Amino acid sequence: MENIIKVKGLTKKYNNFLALDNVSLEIKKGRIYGILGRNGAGKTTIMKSILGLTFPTSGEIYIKGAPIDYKDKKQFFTIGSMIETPAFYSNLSARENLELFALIRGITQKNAIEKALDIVGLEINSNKPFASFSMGMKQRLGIANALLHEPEVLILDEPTNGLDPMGIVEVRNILIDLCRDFSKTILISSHILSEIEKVADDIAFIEKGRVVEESSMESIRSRCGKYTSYVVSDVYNSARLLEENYENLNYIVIDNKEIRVFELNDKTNSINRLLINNGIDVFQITTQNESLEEYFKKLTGGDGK
Ligand SMILES: Nc1ncnc2c1ncn2[C@@H]1O[C@H](COP(=O)(O)OP(=O)(O)OP(=O)(O)O)[C@@H](O)[C@H]1O
Repeated sequence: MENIIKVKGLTKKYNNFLALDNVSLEIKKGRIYGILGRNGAGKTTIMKSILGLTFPTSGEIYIKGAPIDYKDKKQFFTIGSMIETPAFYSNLSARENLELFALIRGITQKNAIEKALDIVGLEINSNKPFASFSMGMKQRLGIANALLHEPEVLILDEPTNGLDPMGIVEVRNILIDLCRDFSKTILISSHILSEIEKVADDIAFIEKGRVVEESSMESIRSRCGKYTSYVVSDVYNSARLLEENYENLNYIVIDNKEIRVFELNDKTNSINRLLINNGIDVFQITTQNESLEEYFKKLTGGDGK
């Protein structure tokens, strides 16, 4: 599949602070790419680097196969963006705001404003001033503004930040429609896994400026394996017994009661017998599917927030 944006070995230092460390991403045409990471992980810095709003310390960025040239502003016509909360004139309506931005940006296509507002579901004839918009409407106007020049790619930084549940669903549906019906490629960021997983086709998980994992959601889901959970009287000795009796067994200790074993072949009976024969009480055995949250928690060894 064709890459529309490629980032290779991107590094960004602020004085001695390494905000991005050798980040590589491949954003494929016609798909939604989600950057997932905690606050401060480096998501905005990646987006700003692609947009020429900040300059990387080293690394390469390609837009439609051509190396990015920060002096050649035409390259950026390919992209529409919304970084941080969109700023609009509070006394103007959605249409009036977009008319102003279209004028400033030299956009002359006749129905550009109508089309953009229609896509995001805002009334073209409404006189409602921006000041009285809900957060969701503000965010949707921001997306419409990014769409005005009909870019192939949209870069949206935390587009669902601060929205109520209905607002989140609305933005999510707009993104899916843009991708499916208007063939846009979309790069979005979020610190909330459940939001990214519902829209993204591909995902990069960023932690402290590094890509911990880049993969398609399909592949991640298929890797979220089955596990068997053992609630036992002594996790420490249970773990020791597993180590001694099984080679390369994939397991984790959850807390002082539970061990999870990820297994391809069913070893439940033999593990149960091993534990009981060694004087360990097994209170409960259940087989479950690992959630995405658990999958990412394992990747970072952290609390998964
Ligand atoms: N202009 C700057 N000068 C110094 N440090 C910066 C600057 N911009 C960002 N940083 C630092 O770089 C790191 C990455 O910031 P970035 O904004 O890319 O993170 P983020 O993942 O987008 O998080 P958030 O969701 O909080 O914006 C943070 O530790 C931030 O404090």
